[in-house]
Order: sequence, then C-alpha cells, then structure tokens
Amino acid sequence: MVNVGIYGATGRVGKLLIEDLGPEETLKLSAVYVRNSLEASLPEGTLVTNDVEAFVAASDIIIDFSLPEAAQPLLETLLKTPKPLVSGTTGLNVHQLNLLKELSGVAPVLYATNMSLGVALLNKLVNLASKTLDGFDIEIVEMHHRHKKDAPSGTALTLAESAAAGRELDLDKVRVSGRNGNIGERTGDEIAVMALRGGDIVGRHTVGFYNDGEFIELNHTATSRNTFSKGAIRAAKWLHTQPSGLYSIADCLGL
Ligand SMILES: NC(=O)C1=CN([C@@H]2O[C@H](COP(=O)(O)OP(=O)(O)OC[C@H]3O[C@@H](n4cnc5c(N)ncnc54)[C@H](OP(=O)(O)O)[C@@H]3O)[C@@H](O)[C@H]2O)C=CC1
Ligand SMILES: O=C(O)C1=N[C@H](C(=O)O)C[C@H](O)C1
Repeated sequence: MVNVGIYGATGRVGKLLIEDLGPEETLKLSAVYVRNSLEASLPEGTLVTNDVEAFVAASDIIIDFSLPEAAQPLLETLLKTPKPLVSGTTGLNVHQLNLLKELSGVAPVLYATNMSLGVALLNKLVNLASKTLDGFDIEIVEMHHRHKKDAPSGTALTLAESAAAGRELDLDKVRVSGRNGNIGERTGDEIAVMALRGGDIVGRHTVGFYNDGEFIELNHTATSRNTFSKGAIRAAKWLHTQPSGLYSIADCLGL
C-alpha cells in the first residue's frame, strides 16, 4: 500500500480526492493537512495535522491542490525531506516553480495545471494547429466558477505555451491578457489569453485560430471536478514508481 497525503484537503478538489481515494486498492489515505477543521469521513488512523513536517513524514507520496502561498511551505519542507509529489496547484510564481524544479532533482514530481486526459490531448492539438495554421490569429478564452482566485487559469497559460512553442515564440513577449481603449490593431504574433468568471463552471477552455475566410476553435469542457481528482490519483499511482525528475501529465498518460 502506498500512503498518500493530501495537501489542500479542505478544498473543492481536496475533498473529492479523499472520496476518490476510498476505492483504490494500491493507495491509502494516510494524512491530511488541515489548518482549521475538516468535515469528512476519513479512514481509521488518518493523521489530521496542521504541522507540515508531520504531514510529510506520514506520507509516501503527496497530492497538492492548494494555493500558491500554501504550496511554498510544502515545497520547502519537501526539499528537506524529499517525497514524490503530484501538484495541481496553479498560479505559482517563478520562485515557487523553481522550488518545484529543485525538488524534482531529488524526488519524482508531476506538475500539471490540468489533470484531465482531454486537456493533455488538447495541448498536443494546439501545438500542431499553431504550427500548421501559419498566420492565423490565436486567441484563448477560459471560463471558471466565481470562486477561482488566479487568472488566467493555469490551463490557459499552459495552452498558450503550447501555442507559442508551435511557432517558436517566447510567450512572455507575445501574451496579451486584456484589451481596453484605443490599443491599435492586433499584431500578428500576439497570443491573447482572456478569463471569464461566473457561477459554478468547472472549467472551459477554447483555443481559437482565426484567419480571413475561416477559423477553427478547439474546445475542452470539464463537466465534473472529479475529472481532476481522479486524474491526480492516476498520476500518483504512476509517479511513485518513477525516478527523480519533473514529469507532465502527458508523460504519465504516454502521450
Ligand atoms: N491541475 C488541475 O487539474 C486543477 C487545479 N486546480 C487548482 O487547485 C488549487 C485548489 O483548487 P480548489 O480546490 O478549487 O481551491 P479551494 O480554494 O477550494 O481549496 C484551497 C485549499 O488550500 C488550502 N489553503 C489555502 N491557503 C492555505 C495556506 N496558507 N496554508 C495551507 N493551506 C491553505 C485551503 O485550506 P483552508 O480550508 O484552510 O482555507 C483549501 O484546502 C487551485 O490552485 C486550482 O487552480 C483546481 C482544479 C483542477
Ligand atoms: O481552479 C479551478 O477550478 C481550476 N483550475 C485549474 C486551472 O487553473 O487551470 C484547472 C481547471 O480548469 C479548474
């Protein structure tokens, strides 16, 4: 049995991870990091703690769906006590991403801004479309529930990276994430990433390629948040047998 620790256990995804781990035959929930309180039924013997070191010590592998300010102390602790990590937390800053990379030097780390199979394939399709549809304008729109804190979504930024890579562009130089006022005509290379927020939308991403006379739009819609929790569990089952390194969800799925 592989002991799994859930970080962000009180969150929307964290609670589903607890439920979805239940029927797993090779993984067992061993620890949850909880700042205040958690209303959930847990397997007997599960450690419930707000001590990150004790949480890490009780886990063979950790799944993190929290927030950037929470992920940082977890990463700092893991650098002292390396353990495999599946992280789905988005909005990480450069420093936090560097901590993740540093950890991957001493433990297997899978970082994915979206744990779904559909988005893993969408990234491949976007890269191909970006290469093939030379001269088409690329615009990305993401829609999420009203509670989401980071924008644009991690998935939209990863899709933009896939599109930029298809044209050998540096995303930091070509990304536009808002338009307002007399901004002039659209430039050829820009890749727009726009965020909409409302209601209970689980997650919807559209990557459009627009030209004179035709356009194509590639869309993925997550209709259930369990897509992410189940995807992260699939990733954990795969990751715990891998050597140290930084992996993507595409590596796990063999795409
Ligand atoms: N990669 C993927 O497939 C997906 C990624 N995500 C990402 O996962 C993350 C979580 O999403 P979601 O579950 O909706 O978010 P929630 O806001 O529902 O949950 C956030 C969790 O983080 C905890 N947390 C917040 N601040 C701290 C802190 N300072 N220290 C310790 N714990 C803290 C919260 O605990 P508390 O209750 O104590 O506040 C809670 O458990 C987000 O970054 C989201 O973008 C979401 C869906 C899919
Ligand atoms: O916060 C969410 O809900 C989601 N966040 C991820 C992101 O930022 O891309 C993935 C998913 O779309 C849901």
